[in-house]
Formats: sequence, C-alpha cells, structure tokens
Amino acid sequence: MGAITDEKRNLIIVSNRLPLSVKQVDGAYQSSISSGGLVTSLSGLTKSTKFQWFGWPGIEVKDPKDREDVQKSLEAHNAIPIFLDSSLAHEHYNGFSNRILWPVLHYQSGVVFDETPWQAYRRVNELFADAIAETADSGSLIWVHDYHLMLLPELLRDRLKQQGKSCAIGFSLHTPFPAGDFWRNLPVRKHLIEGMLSSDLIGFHTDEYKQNFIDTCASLLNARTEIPNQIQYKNRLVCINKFIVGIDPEKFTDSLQKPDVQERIRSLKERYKGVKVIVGVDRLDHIKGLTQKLKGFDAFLDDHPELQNKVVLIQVAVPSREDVKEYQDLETELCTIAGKINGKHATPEGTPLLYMHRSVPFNELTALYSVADVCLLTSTRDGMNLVAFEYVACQEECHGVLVLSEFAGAASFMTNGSIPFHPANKTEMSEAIFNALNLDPAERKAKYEYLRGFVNANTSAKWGETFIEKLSLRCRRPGESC
Ligand SMILES: O=P(O)(O)OC[C@H]1O[C@H](O[C@H]2O[C@H](CO)[C@@H](O)[C@H](O)[C@H]2O)[C@H](O)[C@@H](O)[C@@H]1O
Ligand SMILES: O=c1ccn([C@@H]2O[C@H](COP(=O)(O)OP(=O)(O)O)[C@@H](O)[C@H]2O)c(=O)[nH]1
Repeated sequence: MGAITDEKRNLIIVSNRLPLSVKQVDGAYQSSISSGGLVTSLSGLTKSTKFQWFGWPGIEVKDPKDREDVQKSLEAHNAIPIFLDSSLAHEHYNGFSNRILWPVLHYQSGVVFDETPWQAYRRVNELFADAIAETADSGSLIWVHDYHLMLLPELLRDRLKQQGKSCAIGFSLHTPFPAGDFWRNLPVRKHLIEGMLSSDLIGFHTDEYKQNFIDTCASLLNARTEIPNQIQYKNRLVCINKFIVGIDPEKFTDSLQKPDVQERIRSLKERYKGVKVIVGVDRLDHIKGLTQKLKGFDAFLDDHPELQNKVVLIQVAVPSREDVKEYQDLETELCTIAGKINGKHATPEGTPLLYMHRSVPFNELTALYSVADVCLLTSTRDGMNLVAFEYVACQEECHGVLVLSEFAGAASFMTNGSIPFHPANKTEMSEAIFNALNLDPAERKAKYEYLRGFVNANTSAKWGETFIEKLSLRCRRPGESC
C-alpha cells in the first residue's frame, strides 16, 4: 500500500470484510478481491495513504499453522485477519448484519429481531475490539467502517482506556441512515447508536443520512444537537459530517487503454452494431431494485415495439450474501422474470435481455461500461452506488447517459447530470430509458461533463484523506468544536 500518511501517525482501517477474501481450494488457501463498493472506495485510498487493514478473512481457519499461512499471505497487502468460528461469523454477518440491520437501514419492512444473532453481533464486535486494542499504539488513528461494526467504537474506547492508550476513533457508515421512525423498528437501536457515538468523528455519505442520525440521537438519547455538525453526549463531543465517497477514476481510464481491453471493446461494438446497449451492474440485493429494473425494462419493450432487436440490456447481477434465504429467493425470482421477458420479446435475431448471475473480471467490466450507451441503476435505497461513478469514468469518449434512481445516495449529487426516476414507477422508468436513448448530443455532452467534473473532483483518495485529516485534528484537539 502507497506512501506514508499524516505526520506518520499509525492509521488502522477496520471493516468486517478484508479487501481479499480467502478460500480453500483443493487444500490450499487462495485469496481473491472482495466484491462491493466499500472495498472499491478504500482500495482507491491505497495510492496515497499507508494503513493496516483489519477484518474477517471470509473463511474459518482453525489450525494454528494454517492461520499463520493465511496471515502471511495477507501480510503482503497490509491486511490483518481476525479469525472467527464459522457459526459465529455466520450469525454475525448473515444473521444480524444482513438479515436484521441491513433491511432496517434500507427502509425494508417486516424485519424480525432475534436474540441469537444479536448476541453473535456483540461477540464479534468484542473480538474485533480485543484484537485492535492490542495492536494499536497511543496516538493511532482508528477508522471503523460500516454497519457490521456499530458497537466497535464503544468497546474499543473502553479497552484502550483500560490499557492507558489514547487513540482517535472515526466511524463511516456506507449505508443510508433511515429517518427516525424507521430506526425504532430495532429493539437494540439505542445500543447501536451509543456504540457509534463513542467515535470522535462520524461520516455519512449524504446530508440526509447525517441529519437522520442527528435527529435520532436527539429523540432517542436526548443528546444535544443544537450546534451544526456536532453531538454532545455523556460529556463527549462527537463531530458528524458528510464525506463524499468516490472511486479512483484513473484506474478505469488506464484499464481502457490496455490493448486487450481495446480489443474487447472492438469486438463488443461489432457484436452490437446497430443495437443500443444498456448496462446494469449490481450486487444481487433487494436494495438494488433488480426486480423493478427487469419489470421496467419489460414495460419499455412493450411501449416500444419499433425498437425490437435494436436494444439490449446487459445486466450483471454479482452474487452476494448467498447464505441468506431472502437473497436466494430473490435470485430465483429474477431468473424467472428474466426468462419471461426473453420468452415474450426474443426473436430469431436475438434476446433483449442478457442476465448474468456472476462476477465479471475488472477489464471485462470496464469494456462493458465503455460500450454501453446507457447505464440503468434502479436502487430502491443505496448508501451511495459507486457503479454510477465507474460508468462515468469509462465514458469519456462517448458521453453515455446515466439513468439513476432518485433513491441512490449518488442521486444527491448526480441528478443534474443524469436522468432521474422513481424506481417503483414502471412507466416513469420506461420513459427515462427512452429519453436517455434519444437525448440530443448537445444535452448528452452537457450532462456528461457535469458528471465527469463531479467524479474527478470527488475521488476515493480525496474522501479518505479528508476524513483522516479531520480525524487527526480531533486527535490533536479533542475538546474543540467541530
Ligand atoms: O461485503 P458484502 O456483504 O459482499 O457487501 C458488499 C458491500 O456492500 C455495501 O456497500 C455499500 O458501500 C458502498 C461504498 O460506500 C456504497 O456505494 C453502497 O451504496 C453501499 O451499499 C456495504 O455497505 C459494504 O459494507 C459491503 O462490503
Ligand atoms: O463482478 C463485479 C462487478 C462489480 N463489482 C464492483 O462492486 C462495486 C459495487 O459498489 P456499489 O457502491 O455500487 O454498491 P455495493 O455493492 O457496495 O452495494 C463496484 O465498485 C463494482 O465495480 C465487483 O466487485 N464485482
């Protein structure tokens, strides 16, 4: 990982998942890049900043010798594994984080609380706190990420205090934070926000999420919130702000220069000559609105028979959280809808929908982004959505159009440069797709330039550096207002 950080302070990043997930294949341990936006955003920071990254390696390793091997293989990437028993990891990650907490954070109803996964969640947060407190030196900056670790700041602060160490703790939430009443659905809601409030600095993706959190702290904990961007709770001052997460655009533009990617682009363009390509790239998750997307596309095909064989939607649905029943059910549902759409609209010349349920290699992804005339993102809720940024980074030549749900965090910043729509409204989605395909070149260019300016100005490196700078300031002057 890149150059040295701020005043040579030791920086520790903590996330549930490490950037490399370890798997055992034929007895040997292999690691591969983890999927999802958190890894993308933090990986972009590695160019400018050096840090140690603590997290779960994604596999149970019991044998001490094997643990050493895994540790060594990750060491080269400054990644430090926190080993968990598989049943504990399962209850924490699938049971509480993804079946209970994630749906509440994304305004999904019908969530049922269960004590066993909650206890596992607490236990995993404790194990993370033990490992990190032991490694951290006084003066370290500790940056904790995401909803899997909301209790960690409090547990960590207690342990550090017992060990006589003083560190600044930052916390970033990568998901939305819902409006007050929705958060009340969680019986353990108070513990979770008190856990977060032991941080010195808390970051959200948008002003809306930040304000929802502040309102919840005021109503649930009676915390003092009159001064903008700060919360006073139990004699501690916590700074709260919005930090715009982004990508490393150069990584994408560099990929497009590679001869094999150029060749792939040429071959895809040849394959889709005379056909408009719409691309979608989403983890297979309810929040991405994939059911809505397929139904909206179906409506679009119904509305425009004149475009038969002239439009294709290439949808990459990246496998995600496959041990959770709701995710398995969604996969079955999507397969059925995809089959029905092609059954209804296919001709001997081809099918209008290419539904791929797998990950795609990075170079293939950039080639796909680059040949697509339109990128269609239909999230019903989404912390940010970095795919929107990635598509823009790959469209410098063609000025493709972004059709973006108003419920993605990215819409807070990108509405002016995109075509916004409400994902629950099929007609609105169909019209948005049609408008995107028919936008006049001058307007397309103007929209694109707006988006390119935003993506290039708000990189993941800038996001990370800004957060670390603010956190380091909190470390030097903890009592000062934010
Ligand atoms: O680790 P997984 O369970 O496989 O899930 C992948 C990640 O999904 C979520 O990503 C969020 O963070 C992105 C970057 O800030 C944001 O753009 C996106 O809208 C969010 O959904 C999750 O929050 C991460 O912790 C996961 O690693
Ligand atoms: O096969 C793939 C296709 C895409 N992505 C990446 O997954 C991330 C998705 O991030 P986003 O913020 O859009 O949503 P999240 O999945 O984190 O909710 C992007 O960086 C994509 O490039 C991936 O890891 N594997």
